[in-house]
Order: sequence, then C-alpha cells, then structure tokens
Amino acid sequence: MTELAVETQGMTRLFGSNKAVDSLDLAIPKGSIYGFLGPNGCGKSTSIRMLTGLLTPSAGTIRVLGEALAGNEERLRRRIGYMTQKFSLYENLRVTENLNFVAQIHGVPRRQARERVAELLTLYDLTGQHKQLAGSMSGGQKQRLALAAATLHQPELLFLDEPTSAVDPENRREFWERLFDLCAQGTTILVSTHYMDEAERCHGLAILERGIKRADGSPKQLMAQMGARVVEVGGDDLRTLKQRLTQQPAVLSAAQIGSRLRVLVRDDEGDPVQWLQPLIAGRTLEEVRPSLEDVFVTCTGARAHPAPRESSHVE
Ligand SMILES: Nc1ncnc2c1ncn2[C@@H]1O[C@H](COP(=O)(O)OP(=O)(O)OP(=O)(O)O)[C@@H](O)[C@H]1O
Repeated sequence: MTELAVETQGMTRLFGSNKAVDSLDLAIPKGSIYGFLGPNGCGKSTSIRMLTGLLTPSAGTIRVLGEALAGNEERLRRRIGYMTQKFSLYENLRVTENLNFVAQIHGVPRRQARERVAELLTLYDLTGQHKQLAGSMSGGQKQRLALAAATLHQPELLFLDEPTSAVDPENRREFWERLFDLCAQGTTILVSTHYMDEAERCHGLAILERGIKRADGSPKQLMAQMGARVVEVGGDDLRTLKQRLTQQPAVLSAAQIGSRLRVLVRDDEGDPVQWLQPLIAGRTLEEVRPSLEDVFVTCTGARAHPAPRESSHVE
C-alpha cells in the first residue's frame, strides 16, 4: 500500500460564515510533488496553514507523516518545512545571519549549523551573496534563500505557498529543478500555485474553487477524464464566432489564442469536429490535445456547476 505523507478527511475551515475550505479529502503519497491549483481566495493558504498545524480546522481529521496532527503539532513541525507566500526572513540581516538564526530556532548545534549553512549556500548558489542584506537581493535570490531556510532542518515534508509568484520564468524553471532534486532525495512537497505550467509539473494535484476540491489526480488523468474534447478553429471574425458558439449548451468554453479559437465541446456529442463543422461557416478546424488549463475551465466556474434549474433563470 502507498504510504501517505498527508491524509485528510472532511478538512473544513470557517471564518465567520465564510467556508474558506469545505470538506477537503486528501491522500498525498510520500515522495511526490502535489499541487493545489486555484485562483486567489480559493483556500490554498488556509489549507496549508491547517496542514502545518498553525490553524485549527473547524471540522475534519488530518494525519501528517503517519500521525494524527491534533495534539502532535509541535513534534510534527520539526519534520515539516514551510515557505510562506511572502518573504518571511529578516530583510535587515545578512544571508548567513538569516540562515544561522533559522538553525538556532531549530536547535541545530553550532558546528553542525556552520556546516549545513555552508552546504546550503553552495547548493542554492548564494555563496557570492553570503554577506548581503536579504532585503537587497533580487526576487530569485530571495526565493532561493527562503527555500534554503525552509529546508535547513532537512524536513521530510515541505509546504510551499505560491513560491514563484515574484520571480521570472527562468528562475521559476530553475526553482522547479531544485524541487525535483529534493523530491528525488525523498522529500514530499506540497505546493500551491495559480500557474497552470507549474501545476502541470506536479505528480498529482487538486483543483480548488471556493474551498471545494473540484478535481484530483495526475495532470494526465485529469486531462483524460475531463469530459470534453478540444478543437481549434482558425479563420476570420473569431469574436463573432465565439459569441455564437458559447450559446451552444455543448460548448463549455471558447477562448481566443492568437489567431485561433480554442473550443471545448462536451464529449457526449461524439466527434467534435463533425459536430462543429456546420457551425463554423467554412473556417478551418482541428482537434488538439487538451491542456491542464482546459481541465481547469471544465471543472470550475458556473458552466461546470450550473445552478439548480429553478434559480438559474429570472423568468
Ligand atoms: N484570517 C482570516 N480571517 C477571515 N477570513 C480569512 C482569513 N484567512 C483567509 N480568509 C478567507 O478565506 C478564503 C480563502 O483564503 P486563502 O488565503 O486560503 O486563499 P488562497 O487560495 O490562498 O488565496 P491567495 O493566493 O490570495 O492567498 C478567502 O475568502 C479569504 O478571504
């Protein structure tokens, strides 16, 4: 049986009457990179805060690294790393001072700390900056420092809350390579993001919307099971065509990408090319492979979850 690093049943958090996280069931295998994908406010940070033991759930159970989290928060936190959404280190301390401080918090003996800090400076390419004040570093350097700090005590489970929102694509790529290095050494990683390309790199992911899990699986599984097929239409006046197509109940979405219109057609219509042909007035069309963004569109939003009939129309 697969060993789980995180297991929740019915994990829920209310803020007043707002259900920030609504009955979330998770089963995250050890040694994997698992993503929370969703827009701002969908409950990613709140979920991570509950899983790290910093916020008490309103309902549900949480198991982390094989133990119940409730009552064991302090002990489990030593085995967990957490990189928060905002840079949480001291901007007015130098790089090495920040890492030494984190080592002290974790109670790492002085000599061992010196060795570990030197190792991290090399690993995260910060040797040249070791005397620099953290506040004066670039976005990419700050992010590497934050990752070094979050992994200083060699946690078995690492939580990263939107770690790359402040860095450019090249630094993001580089950062993900480092995550896969950590994963190869056995670290389980839970990362929240609103970038599709990041989510696509995860072994598994949950798509969240308003605190609810809309889908869960590997990117490949989610694309195979999304219940729609994707066709790209090329030609003139795609804006008018889009308006016409989105009135069709079988069309889940139509969005322009450059000079093509990407159309998601419910798969119970059979061959989507044949189905669309009479509607596109001589334009060209071609079925293409789905992307994670298509999955996101099909499982979130009003079209994926129509309101009950009696309340969906004002007659
Ligand atoms: N401490 C709090 N008090 C009241 N409401 C909160 C609190 N923390 C979060 N919320 C609400 O809970 C919901 C989920 O917020 P959360 O920060 O978890 O979302 P998120 O997906 O991480 O988004 P973001 O990326 O913007 O942080 C939002 O409606 C938010 O306003």
